[in-house]
Amino acid sequence: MNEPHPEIAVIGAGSIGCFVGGHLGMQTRVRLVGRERVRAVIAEHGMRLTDLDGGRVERLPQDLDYVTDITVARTAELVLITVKSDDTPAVAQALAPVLRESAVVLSLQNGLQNVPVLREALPKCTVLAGMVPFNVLHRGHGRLHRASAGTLMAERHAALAPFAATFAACGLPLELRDDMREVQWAKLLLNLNNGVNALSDLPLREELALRDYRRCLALLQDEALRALKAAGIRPARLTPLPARWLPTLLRAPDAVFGLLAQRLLAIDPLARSSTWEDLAAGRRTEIEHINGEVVRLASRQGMPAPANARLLALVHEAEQGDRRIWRRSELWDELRTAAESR
Ligand SMILES: NC(=O)C1=CN([C@@H]2O[C@H](COP(=O)(O)OP(=O)(O)OC[C@H]3O[C@@H](n4cnc5c(N)ncnc54)[C@H](OP(=O)(O)O)[C@@H]3O)[C@@H](O)[C@H]2O)C=CC1
Ligand SMILES: CC(C)(CO)C(=O)C(=O)O
Repeated sequence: MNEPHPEIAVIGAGSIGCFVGGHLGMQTRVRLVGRERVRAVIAEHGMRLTDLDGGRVERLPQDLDYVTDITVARTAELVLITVKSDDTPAVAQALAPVLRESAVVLSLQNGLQNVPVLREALPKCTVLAGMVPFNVLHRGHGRLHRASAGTLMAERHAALAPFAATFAACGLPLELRDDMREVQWAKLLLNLNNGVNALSDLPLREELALRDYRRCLALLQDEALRALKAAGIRPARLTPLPARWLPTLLRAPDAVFGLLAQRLLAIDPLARSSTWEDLAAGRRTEIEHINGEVVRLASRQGMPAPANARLLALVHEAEQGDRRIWRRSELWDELRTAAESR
């Protein structure tokens, strides 16, 4: 067993990194590594971590260790990776000369390529996949709000055992899984809503309450589910209904969906997808790691995924400055036309 208070480093402390690291820091030493602009906010305001179940944790600036220098990770026993997926290669390269061989590296990112990229750059460390099911809303001034529910998941591995108690003690228990690839695909199926949400320019709850947007998501999921089936991948069950039934639920009329999908709709009224947040901040999104992953999987199976390809193109246009708002019927017509023209 490791000592009872393992040192943890969080690399890329933004919304997820500050929320998870801010909680873990109540139990053990946590070094948050990120950008100067975030460091300055935390140094001024500390952190207020809240959640939709009424939880509230206040962290004072002097109790937080936020730095911009990644080499502080050299003493960490557990390293959480919370950068956006496009930043993983750079972070992996920067960590390679820094980390101890015994370090456990846990990716808390969306997408499927982060763990392979980290494993290649850090062959001596134990690199494991994790999954964050909930949304974290960044409200400014160090305020981070868990805006939906769910339990953190991580790949079952003996090397994680010494850290499990720390996660549990701060109210973020890890559900250990033997099927992380299937979990990641199931999460990706849900993340297919990220681009729809970003283009709608609506909070998640309002967007998901509108059938035409849900039809868009159902179409994107249909293509992904077909490709997954052809590839022999069975997505894990993360929702009350199995993933393969979600498109049918999504296509239900608004009133029926509202009744049947209460758990899915248990989201803070202000929450939006991380893709929306990226576009709003003028950043590149992770869309290549979401819909792009579906397009590539389908293509490997010799299948088309035209609605995903179209959505991908629309989000790329938005990244390049074309921030038009896609009303529900417009987006539905656009994706349906793309799907029918193949
Ligand atoms: N936000 C959410 O609700 C959810 C997010 N996720 C996933 O979690 C991951 C993290 O997302 P999120 O927390 O929203 O992302 P954020 O953009 O809020 O945080 C990532 C931070 O890492 C910083 N960063 C990038 N490169 C480096 C580097 N080399 N060194 C130090 N810091 C760096 C970024 O700075 P800069 O912006 O300057 O690049 C940013 O501040 C993503 O994969 C996302 O899909 C999963 C579930 C929910
Ligand atoms: C939690 C969820 C699904 C919220 O949209 C997400 O993963 C994201 O925003 O990237």
